[in-house]
Amino acid sequence: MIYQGVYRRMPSLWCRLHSTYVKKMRYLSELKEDDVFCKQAQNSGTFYLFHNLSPFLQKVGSKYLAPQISVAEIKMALGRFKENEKIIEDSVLIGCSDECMAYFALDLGSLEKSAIESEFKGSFTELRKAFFQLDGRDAPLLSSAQALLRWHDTHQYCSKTGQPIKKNLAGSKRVCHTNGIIYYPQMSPAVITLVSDGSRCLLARQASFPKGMYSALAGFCDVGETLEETVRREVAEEVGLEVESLWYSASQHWPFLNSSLMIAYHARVQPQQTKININKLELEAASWFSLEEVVEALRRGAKSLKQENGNFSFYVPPKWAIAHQLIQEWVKQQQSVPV
Ligand SMILES: NC(=O)c1ccc[n+]([C@@H]2O[C@H](COP(=O)([O-])OP(=O)(O)OC[C@H]3O[C@@H](n4cnc5c(N)ncnc54)[C@H](O)[C@@H]3O)[C@@H](O)[C@H]2O)c1
Ligand SMILES: [Mg+2]
Repeated sequence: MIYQGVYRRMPSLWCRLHSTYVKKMRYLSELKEDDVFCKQAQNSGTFYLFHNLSPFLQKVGSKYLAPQISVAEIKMALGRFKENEKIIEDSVLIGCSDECMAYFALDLGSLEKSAIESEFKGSFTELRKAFFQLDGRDAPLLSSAQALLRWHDTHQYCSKTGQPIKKNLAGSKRVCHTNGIIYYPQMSPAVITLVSDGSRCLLARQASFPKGMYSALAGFCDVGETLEETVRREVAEEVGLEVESLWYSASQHWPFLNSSLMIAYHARVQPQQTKININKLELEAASWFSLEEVVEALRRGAKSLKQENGNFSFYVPPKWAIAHQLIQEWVKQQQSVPV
């Protein structure tokens, strides 16, 4: 790599020559490649704490914040708990500030949870519970941090030799020193599709969803499939409809239950072929919803109200979920269509 080491030799020249974004990306790339450099960054970086994969959060009003804790504070606490400072090397690199101060995530699952909570004045909260109340920057950061920590926790041995595999300091890979095999963190590609017939959109729910919540159709990619093939297959499998056309919207890392890369699409079916045939093994219910119903659901937020006819009104996933963004896009697009 041509830039290897330049940042360290001539930091001021480096900063003048590059935009903040380029500077940050190249800095992070060097940290992933060089354990010695990464060690220095650990000694001046800040840490997001986890306990058995639950992030350490502080509740401020109805919001959750993820505090950054300095390495000095962590060392002091480890000293008090009589824990070896070497545990810091188990952390994983998750980003850096505009000034290139590295952020790490560290799981302190080997220490007593309540002792750390009172030391740093907050609590370890299940990510699923806090995700939708997190600050804008914290949600994606904690989502990738948890995914990386989980991957390292569950990938300790080489699947070929059975020998322990060693994490590099940044946590961007693990290596089997017996045969040189390099393991990189994995995530599963999954598509999420908002199907429309031109005037209505199709939303569905799994039995495991919170009561009243409906979302777009989702499904994991099979080996060998293109994303477009996954969209067509999942729509056919789950609701028995054939997609006529589709177009890409956006993507999102999704930490639940395991690490997925959600790739979001809009899809159209022919207006005369809209009869839903649910796969009961995967879905509890699926229905077509009008623009008015969807707009009302977005306005209401995460509440399921009992209607006069005894049925519950539905709601859609919160704004951090890419399903929400697909639904918002569909509404905008419907509202811009001349009647
Ligand atoms: N971010 C969002 O807005 C949003 C909305 C809805 C769903 N999702 C996520 O989309 C993902 C896929 O949705 P789904 O559950 O309907 O998928 P799905 O329809 O493919 O059904 C899940 C089943 O697929 C099988 N499967 C195949 N490959 C798998 C893999 N790599 N990992 C786990 N299971 C695999 C398992 O049998 C599993 O029970 C889930 O992780 C879900 O949480 C995200
Ligand atoms: Mg599905």
